[in-house]
Amino acid sequence: KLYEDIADLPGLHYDFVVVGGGTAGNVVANRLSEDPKVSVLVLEAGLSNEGVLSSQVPFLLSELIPDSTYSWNYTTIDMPGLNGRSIPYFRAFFLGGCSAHNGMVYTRGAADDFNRYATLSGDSGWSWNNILPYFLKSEKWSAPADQHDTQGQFNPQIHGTNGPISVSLNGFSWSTFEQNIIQTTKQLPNDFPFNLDTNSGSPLGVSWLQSTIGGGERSTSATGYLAPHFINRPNLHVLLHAQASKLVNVTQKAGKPNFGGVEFRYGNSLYVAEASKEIILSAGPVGTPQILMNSGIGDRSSLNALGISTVLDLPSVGKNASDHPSLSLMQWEGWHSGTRRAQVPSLTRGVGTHIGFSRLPINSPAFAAFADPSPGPAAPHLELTFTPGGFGMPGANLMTIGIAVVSPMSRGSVMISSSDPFAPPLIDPGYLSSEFDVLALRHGVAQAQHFVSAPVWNGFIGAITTDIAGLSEAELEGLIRNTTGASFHLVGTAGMSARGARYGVVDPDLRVKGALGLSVIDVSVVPVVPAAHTAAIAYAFAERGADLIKQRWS
Ligand SMILES: Cc1cc2nc3c(=O)[nH]c(=O)nc-3n(C[C@H](O)[C@H](O)[C@H](O)COP(=O)(O)OP(=O)(O)OC[C@H]3O[C@@H](n4cnc5c(N)ncnc54)[C@H](O)[C@@H]3O)c2cc1C
Repeated sequence: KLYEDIADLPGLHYDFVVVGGGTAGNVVANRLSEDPKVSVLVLEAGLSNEGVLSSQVPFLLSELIPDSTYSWNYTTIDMPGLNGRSIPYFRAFFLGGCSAHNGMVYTRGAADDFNRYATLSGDSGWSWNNILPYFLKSEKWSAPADQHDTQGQFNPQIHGTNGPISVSLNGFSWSTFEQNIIQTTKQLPNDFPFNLDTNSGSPLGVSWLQSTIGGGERSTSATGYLAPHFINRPNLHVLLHAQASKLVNVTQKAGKPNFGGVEFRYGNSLYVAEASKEIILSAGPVGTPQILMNSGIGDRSSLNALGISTVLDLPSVGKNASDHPSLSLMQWEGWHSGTRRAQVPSLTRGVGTHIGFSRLPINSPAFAAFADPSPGPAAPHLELTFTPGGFGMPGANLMTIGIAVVSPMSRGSVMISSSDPFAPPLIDPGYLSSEFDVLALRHGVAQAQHFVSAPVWNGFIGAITTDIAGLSEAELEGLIRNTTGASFHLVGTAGMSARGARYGVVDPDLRVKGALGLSVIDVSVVPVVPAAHTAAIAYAFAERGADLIKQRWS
């Protein structure tokens, strides 16, 4: 049951307490409460998702994301890699978490990403072959809203049909634009080959975009995993407006701290929710490390400096953050014929119709200075997204090729600045702190120009909106550093490593190293950012994480 008022909550003692009703947290709550003998409480700091039209209607995305009502309203620290700029860093503040306000792009990443996770964690359960069933378990492949013929636009064999999260191809047609993209894969097949399905584990090439949309509506962890028949389970309680501050009720068991309670703020009062079996932190890559550090779990010297006594010395908490730097610089004036524009419904949400992934060439200057950060030869360095409009600006008379480095070398962090558990954390995605990522973006700029050099674009697009042709190398680098923005795909701040490793925050079973009664299940455990937008991986990791919890308590 969903509770808005704590006075209605029947009690504060549960088997499991999940902190954060976001993308991953609701999966965990759903799967654990499948057993009617088990009681589960979800503490969500934010608001209800009920009736939030801008979240339900995909087209309203550009209104939703900047809406301060549904956001934690964070900004990053000043980042040297972005010439000292601080930028907004969106995190959702309502049930469903970022799945309820993200760009809905559905991508899983490269098989090599997951095989690297298996190697780093020493657990083959995280390999591509073993994690794929969890992607399928969370997914319900759905017909697009316009019911168009989707043959040749995806591979039905690699999609789930019974999961809570709807995934579909675009439900609107930008027919001429779409034909041009596909025609480019024919005119420049070596550089931009067509890939039937970007989610096969082999994402290289240009594919039709898939989104977490069903029947024209956004599908989220709240609409899917907390659908009425789940949220009405008597053993599942979800409390809104409940912001966790820290872990309490710490006892010693077998020489290890055992965590038994979560302190949270509701209104102006503090409460404690008790978990007899486990606490699961699912507060996302910003919230989770913050709660850990508030609780004295982190780097001893940093905690000491803030006057927080150390319960567990885990120096990796909040460190090793990785994210995709993103550039929306490459825009061209729209096509000349006004009649063509009038033919197509202006229903794109400004995210695009196709997605492409590519590698840097072997002779790239990036490899002269840096070892290849990608997880393997079939994994991309760059993502290109193709949008008939401005990125995030539906209806604009532009064409945009968005560029992101999906195998970044830069690393950042999420740290606390105060012993006040409610003070905003210091978010540093570390964008462009490594020159590798600048070199990769430069190559992306060249690739975008090459894409529109295919003959099919002749007469279709006009001038580029930012004339980069006359820029020196230094000027282009300056422009990149001045315009790069966030993808919001932060991971790694409570990273998974092998059992016994001297770094990392959680073991391969997602339990916090050296602790009892405490797990982390959200994207903060993903050790390195995958070559993908990260919601699908949040679902898949949470599905397996829930299975691991069930196994140890069965
Ligand atoms: C603007 C934006 C666009 C994006 N676009 C895409 C996209 O198109 N495709 C894609 O795949 N990915 C996208 N992502 C990334 C993706 O959505 C996230 O990586 C993923 O949803 C994170 O899941 P999570 O469960 O780790 O965290 P979240 O979904 O953020 O869940 C964390 C939850 O915990 C709650 N919480 C935090 N702190 C506390 C606390 N102290 N107490 C109680 N509750 C707390 C939060 O309110 C939130 O509900 C985007 C992200 C953003 C922000």
